[in-house]
Amino acid sequence: MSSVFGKPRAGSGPQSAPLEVNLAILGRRGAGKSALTVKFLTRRFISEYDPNLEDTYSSEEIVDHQPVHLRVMDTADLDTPRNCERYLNWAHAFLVVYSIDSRQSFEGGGSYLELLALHAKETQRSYPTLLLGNKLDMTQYRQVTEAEGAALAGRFGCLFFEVSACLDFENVQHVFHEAVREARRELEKNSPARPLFISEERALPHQAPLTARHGLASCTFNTLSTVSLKEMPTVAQAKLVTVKSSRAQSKRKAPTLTLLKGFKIF
Ligand SMILES: Nc1nc2c(ncn2[C@@H]2O[C@H](COP(=O)(O)OP(=O)(O)OP(=O)(O)O)[C@@H](O)[C@H]2O)c(=O)[nH]1
Repeated sequence: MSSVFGKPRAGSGPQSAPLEVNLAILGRRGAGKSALTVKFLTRRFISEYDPNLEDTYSSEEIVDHQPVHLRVMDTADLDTPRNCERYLNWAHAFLVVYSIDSRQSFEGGGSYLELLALHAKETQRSYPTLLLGNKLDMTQYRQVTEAEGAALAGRFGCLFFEVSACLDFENVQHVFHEAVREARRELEKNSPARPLFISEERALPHQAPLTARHGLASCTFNTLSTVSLKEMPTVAQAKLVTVKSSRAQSKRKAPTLTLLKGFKIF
């Protein structure tokens, strides 16, 4: 059973909680979703895996000097997208992975991009998506050119990178952080720019100017009446939910490295 959290709020400002970003990794079986996820979380490459496992991992990251609480869902669909709501309704951004040595996996990546485009159309929102051509260390077996990858990404308006879970950690970290940046931009775009206030008309005796008391220098007020302000309650509070994934069995007992128990790490 996988435990994931409800879609959280975007944090901002130095004293607020870290920004929370949910990232789902999609792609056909064998593309390297788990290997990339584990490489990002542990800096190590896994060579053995259980293809039936799906889980969500948490990591505290610093991206551009900003703390981010990142949750990564390493999905495990069978051959085509299934029960997609579990990630479509949860993720702020998506990594679609294919393997450069498999045309089938590239076509699978295309199906996921189509699914995401449809979801964006239905919900009238945009979901930051990165297309990743994985297994760059296998260029001698390449079946998909870099230009084809870039063209597919261009068709769906997403960023494109070729990476390898076997090679440098920095390149893998870079694409995860790019996904966070994209998600952050989108969250900031959709979150209110300033706190919301309810105004109440009420007579108050002799008070200091509002701008001075509340630090709202940029707000203008009706000078004919006295206004008192109440901060609105937070619109959405993150809610803990438990999601059972389709063919997933959690290998997680504790939230740190034991969650990787199912993998052999070398
Ligand atoms: N050479 C090479 N092998 C890789 C790379 N990434 C993954 N692999 C191997 O490819 C196989 C599949 O990797 P996984 O990470 O399990 O792929 P997945 O997309 O999670 O597949 P499912 O769990 O079946 O959905 C494994 O044998 C990995 O060791 C890579 O960058 N280079």
